[in-house]
Amino acid sequence: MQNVLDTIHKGLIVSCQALENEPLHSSFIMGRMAVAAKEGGAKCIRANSVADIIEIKKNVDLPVIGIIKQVYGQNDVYITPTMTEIDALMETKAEIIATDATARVRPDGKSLEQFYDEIRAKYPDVLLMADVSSKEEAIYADELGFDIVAPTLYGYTNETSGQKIYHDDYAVLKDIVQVVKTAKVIAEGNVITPEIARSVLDMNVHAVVVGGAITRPQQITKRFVDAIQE
Ligand SMILES: CC(=O)N[C@H](C=O)[C@@H](O)[C@H](O)[C@H](O)COP(=O)(O)O
Repeated sequence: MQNVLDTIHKGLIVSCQALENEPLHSSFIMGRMAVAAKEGGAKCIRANSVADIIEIKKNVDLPVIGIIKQVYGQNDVYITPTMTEIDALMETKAEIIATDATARVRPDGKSLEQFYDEIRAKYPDVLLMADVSSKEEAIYADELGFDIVAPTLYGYTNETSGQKIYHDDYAVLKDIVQVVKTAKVIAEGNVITPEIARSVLDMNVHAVVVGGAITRPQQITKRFVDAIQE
């Protein structure tokens, strides 16, 4: 268990994800993305869905942070929201499982503590990553016993909409690093340049996740187009 955390220490984790409405939506393509990430030196892959994780694991021997994005009705919690998704991810043998750990009400009405306890009771040894949106949520996830905390959802809740990790001289990340006592802090979300990745690693984080800036060519293209438009 400790080994995986050692393997990813100070390394680059590449998120290989494309939803149904995205141009690269395809498990085959995500598998090849993972190969490219490994060739480039990535230490771990973050991936969404059972099909993508299985395909990625066929292609690379890197550890995987598994999530299942599942929307239930009008509920805002969509990253591994219930035990149904946890059970499915356990079948894939993903080394780490990430879940929404914001203060928002989950689709099944459970509190984060109930959900956490249920996961630990059923799978005591799984490495759990808390995707949070604030310092307060990071403190709570750490106290509950999550192994990893990341500000993945900073900018994606009503309270933080539009915020990005590099705003205010990385205030949210620096705060989280300061208050989290036991869990490893990973930087995730809007790490869009190598310079930002370098900067966050220098802030005493355990590792850094980069997604769209490597694996979503539509985002990369738009950044170029925006830069050349008069
Ligand atoms: C908010 C949300 O749903 N984030 C998702 C979480 O897995 C992914 O869509 C992101 O790509 C990932 O967090 C990496 O971030 P970025 O692509 O910005 O480097």
